Amino acid sequence: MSTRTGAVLALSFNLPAGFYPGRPGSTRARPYKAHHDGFRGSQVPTAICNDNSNGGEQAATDLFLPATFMEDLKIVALSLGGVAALYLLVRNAYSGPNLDFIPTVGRSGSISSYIDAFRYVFYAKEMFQEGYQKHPETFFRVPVVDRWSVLVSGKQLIGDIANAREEDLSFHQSTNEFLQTRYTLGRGCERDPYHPAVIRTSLTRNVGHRFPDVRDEIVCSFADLISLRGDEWLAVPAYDTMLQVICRTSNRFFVGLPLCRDPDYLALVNQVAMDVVVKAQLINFLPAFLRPTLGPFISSLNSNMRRAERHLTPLIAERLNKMEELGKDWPGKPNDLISWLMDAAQGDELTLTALVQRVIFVNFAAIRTSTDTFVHLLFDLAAYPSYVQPLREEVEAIVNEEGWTKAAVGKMHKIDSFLRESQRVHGIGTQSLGRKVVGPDGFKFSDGTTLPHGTYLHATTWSLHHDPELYPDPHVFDGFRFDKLRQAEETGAAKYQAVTTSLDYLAFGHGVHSCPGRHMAVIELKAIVAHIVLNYDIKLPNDEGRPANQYVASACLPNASAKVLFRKRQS
Ligand code: HEM
Repeated sequence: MSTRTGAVLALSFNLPAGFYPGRPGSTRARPYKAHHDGFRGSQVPTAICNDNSNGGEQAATDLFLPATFMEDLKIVALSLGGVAALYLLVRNAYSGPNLDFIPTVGRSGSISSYIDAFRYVFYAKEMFQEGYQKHPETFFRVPVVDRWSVLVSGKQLIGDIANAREEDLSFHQSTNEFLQTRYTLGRGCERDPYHPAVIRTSLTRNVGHRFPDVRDEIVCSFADLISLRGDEWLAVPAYDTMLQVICRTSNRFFVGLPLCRDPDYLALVNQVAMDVVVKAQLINFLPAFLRPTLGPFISSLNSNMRRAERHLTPLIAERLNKMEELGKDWPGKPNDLISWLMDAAQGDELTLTALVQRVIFVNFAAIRTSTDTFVHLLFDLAAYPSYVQPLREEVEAIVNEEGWTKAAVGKMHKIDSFLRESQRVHGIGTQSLGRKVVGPDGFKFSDGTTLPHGTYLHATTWSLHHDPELYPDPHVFDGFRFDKLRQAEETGAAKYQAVTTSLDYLAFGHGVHSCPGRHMAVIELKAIVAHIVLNYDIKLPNDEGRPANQYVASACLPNASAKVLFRKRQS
């Protein structure tokens, strides 16, 4: 499935772009290999190309999906698309809160607005920017296919969203509706969102303790996936390769060895990401009363979970038994996501099936977001080579002094700045802080505006990140922008760190629901950058410019077919 097909299905996009399925040129468009041998080092292709050539390609190892499945899905999607457009036209003429008092970008008629709903699929960023400029520090609305979406700008109003209580502005309801969580990821994940707290506490606390594993997996996955000879350059498919590195590394932290290298498990984790978003959109097209009957048939929950159970049952069952025999803190208990989830799970959530679903759910939240972010960064690194040497010097100085630890990576301020700047300029979502008004009387903002019950809203992230009042020369990529600000600041320099969210910087959201996984993500991604600059020279094929982003609905996707040339570091 192409990005665009995925996006057309995901018109009501409400999540970070990493949740989007499918990218042109990604391995998922290729035929499935029955043996799922995706991550084997022996499969790393040997084609090497010379300087300035992109003739040699590293065939990406597999996270394949069946080609027939993809074809079937396209036909189903197109047929359903026609029927759905008609159905939605009728349905929406009669439903939804009255938002006529909010200025519109594009046409506001109940039928003519559909023209802009389709414009939104490919030009959402431009529509947001038009709204941001015409209606600064206030509200505007844009039509998406099945509803109006209200965009909010200005620090004061974004602050209102960030601090709102879940019972007034719900993150979970809007996410659960978008993902149709009950059918695609499981009822427990919908009913009891206890995992963000686990990520925020136990997982984050253990980023340092488990850093040696993360570092080891980075080293091993690069050695397996990018095999270089002499001083020759190798063209590496950036997206597919980094997806595998991040999937392995994150799962080394989540579930450990050997599962984090199991090709079928890794392929499954990635398949779930696609299945959930695509199937959720199909279910979203159905009238509510048909969802309980047809939802389970459309979703791949059962087959995906059966496959996940094959991998995770031995690990989880043993721990459930030990817990029953020896109590919660039995000696030798592994320090990983499964244990942290088991410590927090209550009642029905402390069962085999529920824990399997939760491990997959956390993977769903973690992998695509981190991969998309990292591939954007890799393109920046290859496109602006003058940054490589200072980054190298920083890594060498710190690692020579302290070795490879989380604290050492924490001190890599230049890499941190580079990551934050990459997320500012090429953040994976052009909007964030997706919420639904759930308070019965609507939600009253601090400027006195009340958005009615049932309204869907977001903050205008791309426009905020490119506002010259906040970021001088906002369209210039200045990799050390935040490091310079940090150095100029006598106190409070932490506000420029990649993990720090603020009303000016929404790449990880802000406030009550700001991304709980960002501490893990930032350390992991910085450690990967440090590994690359220390060990490789990189550049773009034929010195082409940075591969263009693909803006689809509110997602900013890195080009998934682009390659980056790697060779062993020469100097
Ligand atoms: C660079 C990588 C990542 C990016 C850009 C990212 C971005 C985001 C954003 C924008 C939100 C919504 C925040 C809001 O609406 O206020 C979010 C929420 C979330 N993220 Fe991340 N994320 C990343 C990595 C991760 C990782 C590694 C994990 C898990 C270990 C994770 C788990 C979650 C969860 C569970 C939520 C929902 C929070 C809640 O329910 O309160 N994310 N993320």
